[in-house]
Amino acid sequence: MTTTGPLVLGGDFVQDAHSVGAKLRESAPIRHVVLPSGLPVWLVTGYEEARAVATDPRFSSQRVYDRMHRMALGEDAESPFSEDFAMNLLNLDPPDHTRLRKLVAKTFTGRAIAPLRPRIEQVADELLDAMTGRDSVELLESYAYPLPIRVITELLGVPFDDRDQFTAWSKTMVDGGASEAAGAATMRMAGYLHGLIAAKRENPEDDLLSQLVHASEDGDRLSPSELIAVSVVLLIGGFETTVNLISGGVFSLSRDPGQLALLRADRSLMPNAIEEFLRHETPNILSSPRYTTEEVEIAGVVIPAGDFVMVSWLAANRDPSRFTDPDRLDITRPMGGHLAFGHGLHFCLGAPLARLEGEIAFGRLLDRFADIEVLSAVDDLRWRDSTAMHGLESLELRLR
Ligand code: HEM
Repeated sequence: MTTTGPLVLGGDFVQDAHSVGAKLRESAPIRHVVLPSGLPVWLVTGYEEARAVATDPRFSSQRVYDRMHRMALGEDAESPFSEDFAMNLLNLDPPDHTRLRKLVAKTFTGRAIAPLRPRIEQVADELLDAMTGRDSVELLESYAYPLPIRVITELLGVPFDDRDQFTAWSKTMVDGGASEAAGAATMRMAGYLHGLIAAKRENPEDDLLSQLVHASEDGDRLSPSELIAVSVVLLIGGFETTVNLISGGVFSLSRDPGQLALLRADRSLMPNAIEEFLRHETPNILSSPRYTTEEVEIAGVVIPAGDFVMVSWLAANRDPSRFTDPDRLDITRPMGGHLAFGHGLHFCLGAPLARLEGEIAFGRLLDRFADIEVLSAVDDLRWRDSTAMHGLESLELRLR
């Protein structure tokens, strides 16, 4: 691999993410690449460089998705994307970001999330009941998807019966980049949320969407478009990644029986184990995009003004300059410092909820089954065809 000229990345960036990430990092912790979608970006794979980019205001998120769409579709093309998503937290810098984030942040503190524990345990148990006594179980469809979907829909107050619709739109939006199909999915999702929010305005219920609608009316703080933008990040952020935490963690444990036995023997290791699963099979390959507001020199690389920059959380989390023997799963590793929830201003708002769901999902799974065996051949496993997400498409298990 040379360090001159943009490197065109292929499908192995997704299917063999760790090897490709390590090769890129070894060649240069920041380098110019063309993503499999065709988007040219400066890709950050080194740990220190990732933290530096995530905290430096010269790397901006302000309206970054509009820029990306314009680049993909042409300056004069009419955008197929919903304008309602513009005030999405990952598309904003301060002061817009500060204002919107403050408004939703109080709902997602550890203290606000803790009372959800019994309900999440109940949902996990119901799903595990349905998985018990079967010859084989596909983990994604039986457990890893339905658990976080049920939690986030109940929390927000989205009718559970609508889940197939919005999960399909969400998948197209997350995997589809700047495509027409992704644009059309944003339109449908926005239309759906407009209807739902209008219903909550009429008949407020005991859920987060009703609270957000209320907040906007009392203090005149959230516009209808802002409400849509906030709801959509919570809805999508709330399940797409947690699915990957559950499936990635089961996959990591199943390949390391010693670590699985250790966790069974000492459940006090669970919070640490969750952090290690997040580091080891990081649920997001790439950050949301940023662009340089001026020419920036970083790690000996000069990035021109206006170029796109993305961080590979996945590669940074296996940087040997930060983590000893980074490819090894070690649930006793001193924790802290992984970048699976991002870093800086955009640090994941849902981290306390994701951690709670993870602890319950793994705790209940181990309580229920003494033996977890992967039936899928490792060479046949497919990762979701997305540069945003690092998640298995399916994982066939025998549980006893
Ligand atoms: C294991 C599960 C999760 C992972 C790995 C994860 C990961 C991330 C990452 C890496 C970012 C930063 C993106 C960037 O800087 O470009 C982020 C932001 C965000 N996440 Fe999560 N997330 C998870 C679960 C959740 C949940 C459950 C929710 C909500 C219910 C959520 C809501 C958000 C929101 C709203 C942001 C945007 C914050 C901002 O821009 O200020 N996430 N997440």
